[in-house]
Amino acid sequence: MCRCAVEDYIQAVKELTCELLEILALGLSLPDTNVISRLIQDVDSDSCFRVNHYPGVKPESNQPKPDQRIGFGEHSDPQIFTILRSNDVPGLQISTVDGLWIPVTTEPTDFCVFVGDVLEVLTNGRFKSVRHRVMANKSNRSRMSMMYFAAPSLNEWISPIPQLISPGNLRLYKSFTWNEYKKAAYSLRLGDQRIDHFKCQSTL
Ligand SMILES: O=C(O)CCC(=O)C(=O)O
Ligand SMILES: [Fe+2]
Repeated sequence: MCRCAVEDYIQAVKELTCELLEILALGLSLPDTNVISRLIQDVDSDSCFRVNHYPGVKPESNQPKPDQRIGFGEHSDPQIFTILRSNDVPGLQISTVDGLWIPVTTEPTDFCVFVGDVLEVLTNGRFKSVRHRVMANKSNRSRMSMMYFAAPSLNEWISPIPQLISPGNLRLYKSFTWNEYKKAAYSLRLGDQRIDHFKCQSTL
């Protein structure tokens, strides 16, 4: 992939993210539909792009059975939104609230969208960040995935959007900067419920 193609992809996926976030704000009846997308359009946005490679498993390999091998451990993405694309090699799974793992089958033309922890906080829990993991693939083909993680700027304050707080929907999360959340997230284990550390005392 040449640098230019990557830059074009990031720009296109950033625009897609902003459009989705504006539709989401509309769906929540927020008076300002750019209230979330603005965080990503910020010139200092901490959004990033990553490519993952999970090597195929050789049939004669004496490694644990692919079914039991974790390629990327269970976690939720700390950012606002993740836009993922991968080749057609399976492995990605998402967890239901009951802890059941559901395989996500992706085609190279599909976009998979994950709600991240910051979006859960901004929407005061109306949208839940999704726990996901990648199992080692069962074929001898490699899995390739690419993720765009949409994030605010490091010094942006994150707190539940006031219109989403009411006597019937009490405030669930404290205010923090994205930098504070990132530091906390990376000091905890990948699988920890990192968002729980930012819940208001009254909701614990
Ligand atoms: O590689 C994948 O399919 C998902 C990776 C992932 O969840 C992540 O990088 O946060
Ligand atoms: Fe992830």
